[in-house]
Amino acid sequence: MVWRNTFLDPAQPGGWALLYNQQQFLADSNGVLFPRDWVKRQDLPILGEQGIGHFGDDAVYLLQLKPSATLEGCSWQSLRQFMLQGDAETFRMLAYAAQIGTWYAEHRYCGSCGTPTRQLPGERAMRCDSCESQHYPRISPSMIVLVTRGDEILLARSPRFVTGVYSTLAGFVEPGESVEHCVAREVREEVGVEVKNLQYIGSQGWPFPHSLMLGFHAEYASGEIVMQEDEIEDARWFRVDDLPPLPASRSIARHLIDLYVARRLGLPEPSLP
Ligand SMILES: NC(=O)C1=CN([C@@H]2O[C@H](COP(=O)(O)OP(=O)(O)OC[C@H]3O[C@@H](n4cnc5c(N)ncnc54)[C@H](O)[C@@H]3O)[C@@H](O)[C@H]2O)C=CC1
Ligand SMILES: [Mg+2]
Ligand SMILES: [Zn+2]
Repeated sequence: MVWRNTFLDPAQPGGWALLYNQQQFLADSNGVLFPRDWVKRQDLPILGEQGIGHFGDDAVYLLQLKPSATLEGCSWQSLRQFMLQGDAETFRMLAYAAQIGTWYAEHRYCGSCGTPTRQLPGERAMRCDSCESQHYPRISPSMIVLVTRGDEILLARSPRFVTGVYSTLAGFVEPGESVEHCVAREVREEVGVEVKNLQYIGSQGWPFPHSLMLGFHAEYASGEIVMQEDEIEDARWFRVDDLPPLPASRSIARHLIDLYVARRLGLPEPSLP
């Protein structure tokens, strides 16, 4: 089943409903999609509703619930769980839904004047009629880079990672800088190393909560590893044939590593997740 996001008018009846709050979806043994007209007859605290796209031929709507919402036989399941275990199209749908949900939850009032906003018909935007301003879903560009030195790659651990896992370096692009500048700055800040010969590999939308990852390979140029306090717990060079536990296979972090390893070892190249 293929997921395609589109703008659907929530005034239309029918379709499926996703029940969402704060990076979680209500699910039962059949999954996350519930008959929408049935859902509306339940006594659920609905904050808002968006028509977000089609899963196969079926219309899908996102119902934003209060955190207190419960439905018999259902439990809240995290988006991260679906990233780790769900099928690819379901994860794509939930990733989009979660970002629309986050944006809606954060723009119910105007950030300039505090007036309640309203959903614009026909467009994915929240409008403040008092300021005449519109607020679209927010995306945060971030770079992610694998630093390489021949048969070695530089991987690091954040204190937030699962025990033992090492990954590539990542960070948010700051206002006014280019992505290339961001790569050099973040690598310098996090591990004290200079890089050269950046190669853009590809991108990935990352819904935790709204990053767009721009992925690179970069060659080591100079410097010794100096770890950034608080952000980096450990950083070191690993040989491509002797790697630690790595991030989830659906992440671009993993792709950057797998791709480089495949190139060094002469194996078939993986495709972008
Ligand atoms: N898909 C993938 O393979 C991976 C994705 N990521 C994502 O990359 C992003 C950046 O990675 P980090 O190393 O955590 O970033 P980072 O190195 O810039 O540091 C994180 C810090 O940035 C600040 N921050 C939070 N949200 C921000 C925003 N929207 N704009 C600017 N600063 C913000 C906070 O102080 C936070 O503690 C995150 O969204 C993370 O989930 C990170 C690694 C792998
Ligand atoms: Mg970082
Ligand atoms: Zn306003």
